[in-house]
Amino acid sequence: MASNLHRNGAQRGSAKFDRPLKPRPRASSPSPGSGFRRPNSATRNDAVPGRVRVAVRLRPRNAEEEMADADFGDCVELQPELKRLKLRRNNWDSDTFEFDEVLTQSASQKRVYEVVAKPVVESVLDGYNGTVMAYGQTGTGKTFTLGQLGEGDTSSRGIMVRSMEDILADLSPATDSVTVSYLQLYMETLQDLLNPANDNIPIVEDPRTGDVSLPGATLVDIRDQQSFLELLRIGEANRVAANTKMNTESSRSHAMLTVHIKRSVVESEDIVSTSQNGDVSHLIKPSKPLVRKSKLVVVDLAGSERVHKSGSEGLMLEEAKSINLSLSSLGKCINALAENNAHVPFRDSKLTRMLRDSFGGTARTSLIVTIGPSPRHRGETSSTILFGQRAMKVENMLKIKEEFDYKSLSRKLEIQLDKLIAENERQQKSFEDDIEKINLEAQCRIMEAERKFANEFEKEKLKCQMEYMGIVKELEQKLVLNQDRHDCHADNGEGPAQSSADEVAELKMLLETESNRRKAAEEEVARLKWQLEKYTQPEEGGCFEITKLHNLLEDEAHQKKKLEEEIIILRSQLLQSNYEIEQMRRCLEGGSSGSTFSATDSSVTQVRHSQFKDAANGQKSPVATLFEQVGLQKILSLLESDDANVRIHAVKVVANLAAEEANQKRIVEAGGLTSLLMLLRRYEDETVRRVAAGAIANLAMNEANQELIMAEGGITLLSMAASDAEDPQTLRMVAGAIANLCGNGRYQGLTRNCKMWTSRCSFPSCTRNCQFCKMRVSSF
Ligand SMILES: Nc1ncnc2c1ncn2[C@@H]1O[C@H](COP(=O)(O)OP(=O)(O)OP(=O)(O)O)[C@@H](O)[C@H]1O
Repeated sequence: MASNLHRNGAQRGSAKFDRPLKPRPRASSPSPGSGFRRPNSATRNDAVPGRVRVAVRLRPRNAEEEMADADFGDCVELQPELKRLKLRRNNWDSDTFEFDEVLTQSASQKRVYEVVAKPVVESVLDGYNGTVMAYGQTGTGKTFTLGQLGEGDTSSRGIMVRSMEDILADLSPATDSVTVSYLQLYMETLQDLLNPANDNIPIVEDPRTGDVSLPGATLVDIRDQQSFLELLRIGEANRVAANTKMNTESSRSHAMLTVHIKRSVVESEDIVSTSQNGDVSHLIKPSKPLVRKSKLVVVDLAGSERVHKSGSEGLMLEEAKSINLSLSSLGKCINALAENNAHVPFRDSKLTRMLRDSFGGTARTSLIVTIGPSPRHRGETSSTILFGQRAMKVENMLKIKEEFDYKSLSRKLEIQLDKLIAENERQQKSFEDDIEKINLEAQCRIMEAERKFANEFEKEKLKCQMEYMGIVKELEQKLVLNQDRHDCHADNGEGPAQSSADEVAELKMLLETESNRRKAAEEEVARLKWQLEKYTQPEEGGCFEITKLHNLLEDEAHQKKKLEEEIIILRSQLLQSNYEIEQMRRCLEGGSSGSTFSATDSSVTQVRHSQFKDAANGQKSPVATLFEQVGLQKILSLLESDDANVRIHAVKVVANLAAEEANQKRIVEAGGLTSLLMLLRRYEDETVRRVAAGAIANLAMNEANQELIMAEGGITLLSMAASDAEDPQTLRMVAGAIANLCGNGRYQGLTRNCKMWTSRCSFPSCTRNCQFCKMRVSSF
């Protein structure tokens, strides 16, 4: 909490009511933040003395006095311009008293408010506590001065109503608040005038600050003057009053109206200068929200009375005693304070406990003492005047109470947070919109790419299919034609040499064309792949589409593989037919010098004469061409194809290649021998086993290969193939392989013991009496 102070101004005993040193902001332009000034921060923690200001007000003679005192003059003579009051002792002598303000019987309610209460109200609006209190004999006009509502006549409005008017005009409803409580102290009981059932309100004093609070009192928010007037009416109705000889409407209680004010204050921005290496820079410290809490207490004391004059008895007597007792306590405290006594008996009564802050505390206090003119009450008037005189000696220490406004700060931060959240949401929305836009664009591009790709792909596929179908058809026709020619030549005993050569040349051309087309197709696929990558690269969101395209590509590759396999089959068929034509041609020429083990060989011999022989004449054989165009590795890989048809053709091609000595080393190095043995071991198809055995037989002519065959269990596999064989041709091939192995003396013992000879061979010269062998194997 920060305290602030405001110099009250006037000197002790000054005849003038002091006013705030600084001008107040105009009520017409209240500004909670900026219009509310704060004193220099250098004096913030100090308090300044502020003497209790006292004004005296004389009531005009009432009807009773007009009659009773008709022959007498007033007991007081006022000199308002000198702020003096003369109290007559007798006709020739008087005592003179000075007050801060002297208000004659003709002083208007407005003037009374402006000189007595307005300075206090302004101080309260500046953040100080303030008290306006009326003290005087019963019936002298305390309630008239403070509590007149002025309903019939607005000029008669008392201090309470006028104070609230000024307060409401000065505050900002948006940031400031006004709450009111209204209590009465009746016979030492503190009762809520706004809720009379609440009649045991405790008085709590803060031992540290001396602040007095009345927890439990009803606090009503005041938004406008009407609601305040309504509240005063309720309080008035609940206040205890009685008809006494002195006053038909005598208040029998002390009434206390407390107006609590909370104002938001924005501390001015401090400019801090810093110096680094002679460079001076100015930093502006951000303002921090503060709240000032102040209260205006308006106390309408019950009137002092001489019971023998007021004629009180019974309850009224008790009330009068209680009133006088509490007023006497107040007087004692005022005396003690006026004389600067160390002890002030505040605790003697509830009234003095409640007014602790107003006398000797931190409040700015203004006391109006009311007197009557009647010489019959001179004693009471004198007593009132002396009370006022002593009160003028009481010095208060005025302080502003400021607190850090956590509520306001939290409100500010909440508003800031709301703004940030809104901004963040706006940005998020715009970001999402952008993403959606990009996604849409990407999807359009992907769809376009897909469409293009599908079109291209479809076209290309159709083209390839047409081409391949054409080629296949062409080859089939060629085959049929060749077959017919072959049959025809065989029947006529004519040499088909020339026509076969033409056919071969034509087929070679077809093959080349086919190869070129395949290359072109591969290039097209590669181009499409590249295009697809290009389309899909910029968009990560197109994963699904990419996967789809990948799958299409894979399908395409698979198709291509199948087509390639088909080409190889066709080639091998072509090769086969060429070879047969060649064989036929040689037979017809009668110049055949022997044969070797080939896929279609019908004789078994160790003498190898290759169809590749044509190479010696500078002309490549179809097999050699195939070998070059397709590649050995590719051919060998087809041995493991899932398609049985492909496997058969592949093994035939390998067997034909193996018939040429020059290829044998390459076949073995490329793993061909192992693949052939694997075919013996794995495949149940007898044709495959037969052709594989033929190929092995050719490879077994080489000594190095013989060792390899033996090492890989070839002899066992061959014997197993022989034992499972149904077709004598298979046995012949196996026998040929074994015969070639037997050429190597190291393995003769092994081959002789093989199962084939002991159980199956029926060759006439076979000493082993084989059952199925129908041929002569020279090594036997
Ligand atoms: N300045 C004034 N001008 C005209 N009439 C006044 C003035 N002061 C008081 N009166 C009238 O005097 C009568 C008594 O006034 P009021 O009730 O205010 O006295 P009081 O001091 O409050 O008395 P109590 O202490 O018994 O409550 C009322 O009728 C009131 O209208």
